[in-house]
Formats: sequence, structure tokens, C-alpha cells
Amino acid sequence: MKTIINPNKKDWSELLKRPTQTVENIENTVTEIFNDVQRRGDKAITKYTELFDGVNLNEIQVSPAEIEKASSLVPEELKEAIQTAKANIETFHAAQKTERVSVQTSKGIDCWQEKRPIQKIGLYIPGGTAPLFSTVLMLAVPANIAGCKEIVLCSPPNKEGKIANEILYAAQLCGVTKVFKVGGIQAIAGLTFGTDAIPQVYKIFGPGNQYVTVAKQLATKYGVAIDMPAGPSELLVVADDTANASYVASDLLSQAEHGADSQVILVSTSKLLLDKVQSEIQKQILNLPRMEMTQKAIDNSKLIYVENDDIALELINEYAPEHFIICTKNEDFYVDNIANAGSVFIGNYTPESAGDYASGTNHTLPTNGFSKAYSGVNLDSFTKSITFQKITKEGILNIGNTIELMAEAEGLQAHKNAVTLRLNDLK
Ligand SMILES: NC(=O)c1ccc[n+]([C@@H]2O[C@H](COP(=O)([O-])OP(=O)(O)OC[C@H]3O[C@@H](n4cnc5c(N)ncnc54)[C@H](O)[C@@H]3O)[C@@H](O)[C@H]2O)c1
Ligand SMILES: N[C@H](CO)Cc1c[nH]c[nH+]1
Ligand SMILES: [Zn+2]
Repeated sequence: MKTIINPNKKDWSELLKRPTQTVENIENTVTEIFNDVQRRGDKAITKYTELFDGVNLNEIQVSPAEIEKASSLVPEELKEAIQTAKANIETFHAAQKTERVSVQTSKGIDCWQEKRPIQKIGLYIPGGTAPLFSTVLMLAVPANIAGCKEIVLCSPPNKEGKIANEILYAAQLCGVTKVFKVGGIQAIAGLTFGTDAIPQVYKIFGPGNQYVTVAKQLATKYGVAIDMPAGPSELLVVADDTANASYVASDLLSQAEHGADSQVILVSTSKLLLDKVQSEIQKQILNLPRMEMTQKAIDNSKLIYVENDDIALELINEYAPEHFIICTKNEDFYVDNIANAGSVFIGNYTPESAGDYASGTNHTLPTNGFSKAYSGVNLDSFTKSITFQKITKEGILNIGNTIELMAEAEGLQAHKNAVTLRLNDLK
């Protein structure tokens, strides 16, 4: 991992670049696949599944019998762990429910706002290098609490043409309606346009690699909504001499192991800590089964020394990490002042993995600096707010002239008439 000492502010944007390809790099591939799926539906889906996942499938929908069999093969101990995680995710997301907001803005004018579930949604569950069944919980649990009706899940098949047993078990446990063995750009295309097999949905959720993420971003051109760009995982840790170097190294490696295009960053006011973490990483990485991929991510990663907490905070807000771990003496300074981060983990005993699996918070989070403007997935991601109003005779008498004046000033006579006709009847 490269160490950078006191980087000059004018170099920050270059220093903080992500190692992923850009929308421009991937756009042509996405457009080609989208056009093909739009034209040829399931035939195109099957072609790209063979090309990218190396398997030729006659049937892309997972049958109830396959789900039953897969579920029976998941060890009991793991099922219990999945259920514990599910309970915590349920508790945290159910607590996010809000009451209807209702107010009389003036006499005779009642306005209110209510949340209604998005009826048809698509969940993308990554499966390229690891079957992320935890993501099923992160998406399907809040979707059910929100009341979404049709929940369609897509995930890439392995070389045997199967989706991991744990993904199917979690899908069944969390009330997913239909499951398809389709991944990557072609899955996003299927959910966007619909095919004979895959239902078209109103909103697509879920993380994925850079191809999936760019496909989701481009899918919005065709009218489907997305949760956010949730691409290759990333982590920024701020730590000082009060941190445990081996814990910090383990956290950095936990996100680096997601893939070669992940990135992790350590910011510190202590050169000693940076050195200790560097050597811990070199030690711990040797025992990781995904060492090669992890090493590639570590090569994209940085240890950054800065002189004080103010500079550290400014740099962190500029980077806008997906995950932000705080292991410093004055943790409140960072907790109170962080402006841009997807999810924050505080103190030596809060590993980022806790949020990935089981503490209850959602792990589908904005990457690539998008935490400057986007929230991670939460209960509201699965609902829309609808406003309602009811105006009485007294109410329209009160507000009518205001509307007439404004409509006239905008040159919209028909708008004015809609009020004037009523007012004339009431006079
Ligand atoms: N931000 C988040 O909230 C979050 C959460 C979990 C995981 N992640 C990220 O999800 C990603 C999972 O990636 P993954 O690759 O393991 O699984 P994936 O399911 O996202 O992608 C696999 C698919 O990518 C497609 N693909 C692969 N190479 C391609 C190419 N050259 N051209 C076109 N398509 C190609 C294939 O169709 C394949 O099925 C990781 O980057 C991880 O960091 C992010
Ligand atoms: N860290 C990922 C979000 O960026 C989520 C995840 C799933 N499994 C393990 N990790
Ligand atoms: Zn993770």
C-alpha cells in the first residue's frame, strides 16, 4: 500500500480517484446488450449468460422445487445465523416507519402525505466472485416491511447453472416472488425492459460490480428508477495511536477482498500507526483465500498521513467513502462533522463486517463518491410519498384569490378559470 505524506490539496482529487472504469468506458457494451435484450428478450439473455457466465441455460427461472432442495442443503447453524441477522435488519428497518404527516395549512385546507410501496421491484444479488446472500436480506427484508408486492430477484448462475443454496434459502425466507439465474448487464436489461420470462419492474435495487453499476445508471434513461450507484466496495478508516493496528488492517482487508476494483484508505495523524498497519496488512493478507484479488485492491489503496484532524476531516468529506470507520481518541469530532459517508462505524469494537451482515443497518450503499448526494438503501427506498389534499368551500373562498392572481401572472387562464368558476358559484 502506498504511503502519502501531507498531500497537497491541489492533488487530492487525483489521489482520491477510484480504480473503477467510468460510465464512458462501459457505456457501449451496456447499450449493445440493452438493445439486444430489448429486441430479442430471453434469447439475448441466454446468449450473454453463456458469454459472461460460461453456462447455457434452457430455463432461467428458478423453480419452487429447486428452491426447496437448495434450502434443505443449507446447514442449520448457518440458517440460524441468517435468521438472527434478518431479525436485526427487520428491527432497524421497521423502526424507520413514519406516520402520515397531516396538517391544515389554512382554514378549510387539509394537506397530508402518505408513503405507499413501490409495487414491482427488482433485486440484483451479486454472485460473480462470491454469492452475497446477505444482500438478499438487505433488500428483501425492507421491501417486505414497505409492502412491495412483486419482488423479482436476479443473480448470476455458476458454471453448473445454479444459484448458491444460501441465496435461494434467503430469498424464500424473505418472501421474494420470483428468482432468475441472470447476472450482470443482461439482468439489469431484463428487469428494465421485461422479457417473456422476466417481469419488467419499476425500480431496481442492489449492488454489483462496475458493469452492473453502470448498467443500472444507464437503465434510468429508459424510465426505470434505481436505488443508487452501489459499485465496488470501499472503506476509509481514520485512526490514531489509540487504534489497534491489527484490527484496522483486518477491516481494510475485509473490503479489499471484495474484488480487484475495490479500494481502501487509511488516514492518520500518526506515522507510527501507518507503519504498523502496513506491516499487519502484509502479514494478514498471506492467510486470505482471496489473496490475489485482495492484493490487487491493496495495490489501488493508500495510507495517508495528515497533520491534524481538521485536514483529515476535509479530505474524508472530499473522498465521500461508502464505509467510514472512526478509531480515534476524539471520535466525537468525526461523528459530529462527517458530511459525506454511506455508513459510519465507531470505535475499536465496531468492525465494518458487522454492518455487512448482522448489526441491522443496510449494506447497500453509495460508492465512488456518490455518498455526497445519495443515501444508502433504507425503508424509504421502497416507498413513494404521495401527497393528498381536501379543500372545503370555506377553504377555496380563503385561497381562491391567491391562486387566481398567480395563475393570471403566469399567463395560464385555464388554471385561473378552474378557481373562478367555483368562486362564482359560491358567491
Ligand atoms: N456498494 C455496495 O453496497 C456493495 C455491496 C455488496 C457488494 N458490492 C460489490 O459488488 C461487486 C460484486 O461483483 P461480482 O463481480 O462478484 O458480481 P456481480 O454479480 O456484480 O457481477 C458478475 C457479472 O458481471 C458480468 N461481467 C463480468 N465481466 C464482464 C465483462 N467483462 N463485460 C460485461 N459483463 C461482465 C457477468 O455477467 C457476471 O455475471 C463487488 O465489486 C463488490 O465490491 C457492493
Ligand atoms: N461490504 C459490502 C458492501 O459494500 C457488503 C457485503 C456483503 N457481504 C460482505 N460484504
Ligand atoms: Zn463487505
